Amino acid sequence: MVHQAQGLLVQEVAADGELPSRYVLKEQQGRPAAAADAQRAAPSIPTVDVDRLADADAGEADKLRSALASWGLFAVTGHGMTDPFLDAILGAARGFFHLPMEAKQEYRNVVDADDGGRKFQPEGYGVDRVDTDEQVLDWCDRLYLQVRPDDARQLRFWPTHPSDLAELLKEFSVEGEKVAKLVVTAMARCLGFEEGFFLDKVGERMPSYARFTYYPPCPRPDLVHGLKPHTDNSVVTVLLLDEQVGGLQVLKDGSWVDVPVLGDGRHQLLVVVGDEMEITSNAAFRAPIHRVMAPGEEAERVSLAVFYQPEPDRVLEPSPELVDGERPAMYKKLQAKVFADGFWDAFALGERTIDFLKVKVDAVDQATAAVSGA
Ligand SMILES: O=C(O)CCC(=O)C(=O)O
Ligand SMILES: [Fe+2]
Repeated sequence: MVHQAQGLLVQEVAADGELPSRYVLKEQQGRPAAAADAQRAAPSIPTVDVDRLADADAGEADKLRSALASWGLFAVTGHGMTDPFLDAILGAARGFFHLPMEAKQEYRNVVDADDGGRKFQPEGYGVDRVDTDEQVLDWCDRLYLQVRPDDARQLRFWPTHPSDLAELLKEFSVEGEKVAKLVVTAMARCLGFEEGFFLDKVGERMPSYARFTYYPPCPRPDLVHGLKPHTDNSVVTVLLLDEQVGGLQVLKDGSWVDVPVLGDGRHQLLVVVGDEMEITSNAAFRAPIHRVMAPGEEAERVSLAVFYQPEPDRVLEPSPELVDGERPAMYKKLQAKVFADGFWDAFALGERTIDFLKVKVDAVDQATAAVSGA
């Protein structure tokens, strides 16, 4: 059974110019406007040159260490993807979302179920999962696709229009994977480990999922979440932002901080630390909570996130090398697939997967482990 609101695309709601109550946050639910003042004097986000990281440049490694410690995300340069290429992929994404609704129907994420009804499934085009009447819905539609490994692609969800979208996405995910691996390698070095330390644990094959998100014009961006506060379901995420319309905010030291657009048509590419890295590193690196504000009435916004995940059969746990009496394991062991699947349940509730699946070791357990040397 699928919730009746599952079938409603935000793009269609936006076309009516109304703001139905399903999208409106209650005052105590952290409306975006309430945080607006806190960001004014905020410092700009750090930048790391991944090309220099690849050369094991010590100064760049220091920048990475500091970016990870204070932000958990950073802008990347030296990734080799050109502005025209990044422009083309976001352009193709806009082209897809602007297709007539009939043309997008065949990629819908609500499909026929075995019981004769309809069911939601993560891949495809539509809105995020709706479980209950109480759930406040985000002001965005998305297209979600598994990109790697190649043989796991469900091509029936891959749009054939715009005709270059699929090829551009494949190329982006390959280039993004290089960035992700360089960063994960450098993160191992930051902690004094061999380069393959994290990659060996999560698996070289790193399945990846792409999420194109479309935020339609919104009559009251102060009352809704474009995308609700969350941490990512990934080891690391490579995130390409709309080059004209801002909206991404990261929670830093208790305040929401804007990630600004660069201007002049330049494209901002970010790396975001995800939950699976937080667990594997025993919180040496933390996944930042971030959200997106909906655009105003005159604007729309697109983004492309590619989530690089651990191989599903891997055990997800704090690396034993990062656990000792002084720093006991902060998370319980579980299968990577269980964690990745739990993300969808948690996200619908607006919770972190780590909290929803009760992966955190509580203080009492930690004290016992420290005493027993476990
Ligand atoms: O649209 C954005 O800028 C961010 C999207 C995001 O956080 C995500 O897809 O996980
Ligand atoms: Fe995210």
